[in-house]
Amino acid sequence: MLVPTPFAVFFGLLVFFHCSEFLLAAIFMRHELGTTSWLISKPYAKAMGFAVLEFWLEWWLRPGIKGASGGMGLVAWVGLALVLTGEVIRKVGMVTAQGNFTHQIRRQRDPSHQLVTHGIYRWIRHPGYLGWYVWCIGTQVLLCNPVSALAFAFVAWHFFRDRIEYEEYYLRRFFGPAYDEYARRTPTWIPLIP
Ligand SMILES: C[S@@+](CC[C@H](N)C(=O)[O-])C[C@H]1O[C@@H](n2cnc3c(N)ncnc32)[C@H](O)[C@@H]1O
Repeated sequence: MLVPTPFAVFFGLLVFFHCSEFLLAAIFMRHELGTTSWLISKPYAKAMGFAVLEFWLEWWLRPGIKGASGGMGLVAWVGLALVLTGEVIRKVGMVTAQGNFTHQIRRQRDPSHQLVTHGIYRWIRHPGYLGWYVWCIGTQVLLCNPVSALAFAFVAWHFFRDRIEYEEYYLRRFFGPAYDEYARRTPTWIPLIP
């Protein structure tokens, strides 16, 4: 029987994530479709490159820390659960917001842009960011990468904190008190970002 290794599972999920982002951009964000729709920026590619390097270095030097004899150990299963949870939260957010969800943050009000407060947005203010945050930490737990798991949690947290602040500045300009009221009653669920 073919036993899936954490690295093969990670690689498959990584390919799925980026292909599905491009596909949803092709459906809902045609006006901004391009190479950036794959969501592979230089810093992101470097972070993933570092994670892959960590995985193989530890595999070579200390295979014991990678868990059960090459297969999926308990930690890897927890990581897989996090990746799938994050993927579902993000993609449900994208499908709920449809054309209101853009990969590039809008800085000009588009007449068709509506404030989305229904579905998953009723419970989570930024499902796309919460989902991606959980997803990226999950990928490192899946690989049993202690250094990258901590680094991803720290760096991605700062990235999303700054991005949310910037994005909400424009959302408040576009939607005024309606956005204030929405933000007041709807948490992000990202630690320390109310
Ligand atoms: C990358 S999407 C992320 C959306 C949201 N922050 C999330 O995490 O699900 C960024 C775009 O979504 C728009 N956006 C964010 N929240 C929104 C909402 N509740 N209703 C409508 N548009 C929203 C912003 O104006 C921005 O152009």
